[in-house]
Amino acid sequence: MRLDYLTIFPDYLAPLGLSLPGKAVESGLIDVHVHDLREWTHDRHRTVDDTPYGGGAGMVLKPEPFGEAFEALGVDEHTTVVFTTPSGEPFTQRLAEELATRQRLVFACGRYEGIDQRVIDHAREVAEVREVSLGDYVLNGGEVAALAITEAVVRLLPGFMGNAESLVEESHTGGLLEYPVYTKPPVWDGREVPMVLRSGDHGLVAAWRQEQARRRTAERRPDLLAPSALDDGTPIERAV
Ligand SMILES: CC(C)N1CCN(Cc2ccc(Cn3ccc4ccc(-c5n[nH]c(N)c5C#N)cc43)cc2)CC1
Repeated sequence: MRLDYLTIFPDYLAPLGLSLPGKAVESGLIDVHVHDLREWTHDRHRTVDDTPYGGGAGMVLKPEPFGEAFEALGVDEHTTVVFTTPSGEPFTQRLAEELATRQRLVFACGRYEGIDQRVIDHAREVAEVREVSLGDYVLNGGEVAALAITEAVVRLLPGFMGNAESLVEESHTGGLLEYPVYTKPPVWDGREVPMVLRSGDHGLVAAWRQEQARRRTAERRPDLLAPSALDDGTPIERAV
């Protein structure tokens, strides 16, 4: 998978060379290219933004640099352009799984009040476009979201996670939150690891973990337990 990032703050994406994505780069599983949007400006001040038509606070990122960048990067029908934006569709594990099937992602990271709408409209004519939000809180730009989405996607690529078993286990959580995990020492801070986890009885361990996951989900995310959330789409036979 090739990943390109368009940003006016390329240093913000330096973490892409570290931890999980770094290993994927070294192994050749992903090919990462961070681009400074100012590369596609031509004035002395390397201008990327201007005041919003219709008035209002702040600045808007100009369309021309993005248009020239898409052209230079060969954005085409084989590319998925991800615009991170507060007004995007919520980023979910399901969307991560979908993006992990793509051969090429180009992240367009906005700043200020956002990117001129015509950039998105143009991109939709030449590539697949997803406008994605990390969540219902306000960031100052799209780079953090691009990093988070990248990590969630790259870890799903076949052959990436050192312990593929953990990916398989994750997919079997049945939509519940993760159970508590423990490691050595058996006692720390006067706190003992639950004996069931040291019993060697895999059946008991599995049951305990399922119960812990359900209890944690009920406490923190009751919405995940709501009937619609657990609905697999099977039509309910209604009494006539
Ligand atoms: C004046 C008044 C009526 N406006 C009303 C609407 N507000 C919306 C607004 C707010 C902040 C920003 C800053 N910003 C620039 C590019 C950019 C990309 C992603 C995100 C972002 N924030 N939160 C997420 N989950 C994101 C993601 N993914 C934020 C970004 C851009 C836009 C702006 C203020």
